[in-house]
Amino acid sequence: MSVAAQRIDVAAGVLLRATDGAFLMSTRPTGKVCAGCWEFPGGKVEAGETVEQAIGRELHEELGITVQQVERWQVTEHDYPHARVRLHWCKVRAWQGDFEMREGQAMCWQTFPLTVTPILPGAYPVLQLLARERGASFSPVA
Ligand SMILES: Nc1nc2c([nH]c(=O)n2[C@@H]2O[C@H](COP(=O)(O)OP(=O)(O)OP(=O)(O)O)[C@@H](O)[C@H]2O)c(=O)[nH]1
Repeated sequence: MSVAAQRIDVAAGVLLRATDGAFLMSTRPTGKVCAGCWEFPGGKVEAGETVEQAIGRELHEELGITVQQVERWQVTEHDYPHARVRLHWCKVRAWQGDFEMREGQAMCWQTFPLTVTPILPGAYPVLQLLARERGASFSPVA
């Protein structure tokens, strides 16, 4: 298999706010592919790391929080021109600490219908699942 064809494992966290079930989305920082697009916080799983460890590390690096509970949820795949990713989605319901946008990103708590755009296409399937769980719908804007 060529390097270009290899899938990159990514851990992404769906932080759920206890009070109203809103979920956190953040923008991709300047300098990354698709900068400014809204996504779920997370990043690549490093060699030797579990998905749970990767979520803990990424959410601490990006948002400054300490994750206390991680629930593996779904696995989806997406092909971009620059990368083929396998996304390991986890629900995160408990964390400690105040949010600090350590990479200069923006963050926003969301419910359906979403108010943020554009959204990273790799997040569409999980937004559709999340919407279905809540009896709502999510349709990506073409
Ligand atoms: N964090 C995150 N990544 C996503 C989502 N959806 C999606 O397709 N991806 C893809 O997953 C990959 C994540 O890589 P990344 O560049 O953010 O990871 P990282 O923070 O470890 O980056 P770096 O080590 O290159 O700085 C990107 O190709 C991104 O396009 C999502 O909702 N959240």
